[in-house]
Amino acid sequence: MRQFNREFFRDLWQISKPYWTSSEDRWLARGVFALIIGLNLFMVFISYRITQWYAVFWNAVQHYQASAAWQQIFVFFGLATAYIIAAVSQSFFTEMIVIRWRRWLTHSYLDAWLARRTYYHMQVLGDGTDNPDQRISEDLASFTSQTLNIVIGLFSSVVTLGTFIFMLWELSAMIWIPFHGQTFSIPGYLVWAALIYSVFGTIITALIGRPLIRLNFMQERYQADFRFSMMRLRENSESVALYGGEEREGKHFRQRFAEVYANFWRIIWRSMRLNWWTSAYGQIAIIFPLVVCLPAYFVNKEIGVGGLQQIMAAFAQVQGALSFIVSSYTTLANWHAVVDRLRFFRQSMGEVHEIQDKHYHIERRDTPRLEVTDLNVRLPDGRNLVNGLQLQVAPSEHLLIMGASGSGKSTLIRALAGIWPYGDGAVGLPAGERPLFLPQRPYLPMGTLRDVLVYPYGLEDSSDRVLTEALQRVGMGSLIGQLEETRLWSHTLSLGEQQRLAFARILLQRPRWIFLDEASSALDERAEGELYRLLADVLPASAIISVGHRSSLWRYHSRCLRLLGGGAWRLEDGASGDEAQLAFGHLSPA
Ligand SMILES: Nc1ncnc2c1ncn2[C@@H]1O[C@H](COP(=O)(O)OP(=O)(O)OP(=O)(O)O)[C@@H](O)[C@H]1O
Repeated sequence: MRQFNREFFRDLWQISKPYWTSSEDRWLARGVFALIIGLNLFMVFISYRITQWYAVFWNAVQHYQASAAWQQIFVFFGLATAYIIAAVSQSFFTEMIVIRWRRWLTHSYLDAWLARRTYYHMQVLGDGTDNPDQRISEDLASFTSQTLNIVIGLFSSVVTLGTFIFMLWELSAMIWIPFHGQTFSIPGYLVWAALIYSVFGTIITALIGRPLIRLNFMQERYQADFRFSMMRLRENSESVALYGGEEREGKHFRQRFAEVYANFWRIIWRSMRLNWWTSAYGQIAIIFPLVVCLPAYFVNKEIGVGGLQQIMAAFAQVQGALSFIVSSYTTLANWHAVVDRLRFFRQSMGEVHEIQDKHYHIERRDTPRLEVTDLNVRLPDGRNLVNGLQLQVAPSEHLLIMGASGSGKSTLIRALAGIWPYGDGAVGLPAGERPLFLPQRPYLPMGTLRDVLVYPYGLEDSSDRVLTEALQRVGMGSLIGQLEETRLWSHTLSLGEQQRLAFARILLQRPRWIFLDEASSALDERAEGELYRLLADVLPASAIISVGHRSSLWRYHSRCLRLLGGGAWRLEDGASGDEAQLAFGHLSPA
């Protein structure tokens, strides 16, 4: 695991820079940040005044000056009130920037993840990034709040240090160290003592706490993997239940959780060691300044209780500031882990884009019909699935793609859709038209049935009448009246019903180019036939390119592209003209 080195700060800057230098929020963010810094300076000033107050107050107490002591009590109220107002405001403004920065970063990461179908390619390419959802939902939240709090904390420490070192240096002049019956003074004695104490503490803490960086990183990953494995069960609950796979799933969950458990123990042990040290360090810090100046107190009677109190307060400020890293080591370790994960995520998205740039050689053209020229479709390992495909499909033509399982039919459809990166050649379609690609398992988004039907672009006319008619036509009349109902549709509807809904979408969106990848495979032949006839009936000018295994599909297509394996292919004329006529002959008029 890397340290807080140049590379880390470069990553940090790369993630932070856009918001602070080029976002629309930058001026507000900078203004509020300046305000936070101002409030911080004010708080350090008040702390300085309070430290001086100690001397005045305790000297008044020591010399039994009641009115002066009471007066100082009022002074303290004033100082404390000012400090509280500044501290609360500082915290409010910090939170304000944290949430605004997080909103901006979240939008920007979401855009990058969705752009150029990165989310899909990260999965297809077997990219190593674990749980992108967690990177966006949790890591960005931690990143913004930790970064601001650490930066502000660091600033505050430096200013406190600057202020109180000066005071402590002056106070050091009062310290006369008795030695063999004589006394002598060391310039800046108290400053050196605070410095040695803090540096020693910081080094020991760093040594003990360093492994926590990696352990925290791994913990996040194990937790996310554990959660994800259960999410998969939820999504595939029916299949698992039918297979009776509970035991296997249970074993898998336990394995995943065992990783969480084992790593957590490592964190506990390591944290315990760190806690031993930081607690001892914190306790000794209370007594250390006393030990350092008590001998002088008894020799130099001028110091007084007030002087001693002031020294202790100033020493505590200096030591606290110097020990910023000590007290926040765990935060720093977490922060490092968060920055690392975000860097990996950004890097992976970048790599996907690079692969896209390197491998996307399939040219997209604007042609009046579907024109495939010299298309080679490959696998990531270079194997050819389709070699030099030449194909033209006119609007209103119906083409069937067949071939043995694994011959590359779905991959060819992906290449035609422009989401498969490996290959070259050209694919032409009329520009400005939105072809519709339907997979075997249609995606039904979360939301109302209306949302499901108009997914993804919405419709010009999404009135109840239009949606109801489409439902009726695809044989889903039973859902009429549930348009505003929100359900997990993909869980409650059978695959065949889901496929019918997908056909309803086609009727509603009326695309001119329809690609169906085994989109009716869950329906019986009769229902499949009805839906194909419906499409031909309602959308006679649309081209249909289907992938399917059933020979019965032949009837609804005029040509067939057969993938023969190893890149070979053959174009066949469809069912005999008579048969096709027969199939379409009994369509009811539009
Ligand atoms: N992301 C991927 N990485 C590597 N190989 C892949 C990837 N996607 C698909 N393949 C391989 O490409 C080949 C063709 O897959 P494809 O899904 O296109 O076949 P298919 O003809 O549609 O099969 P089926 O009829 O079973 O649906 C298969 O051998 C498959 O394992």
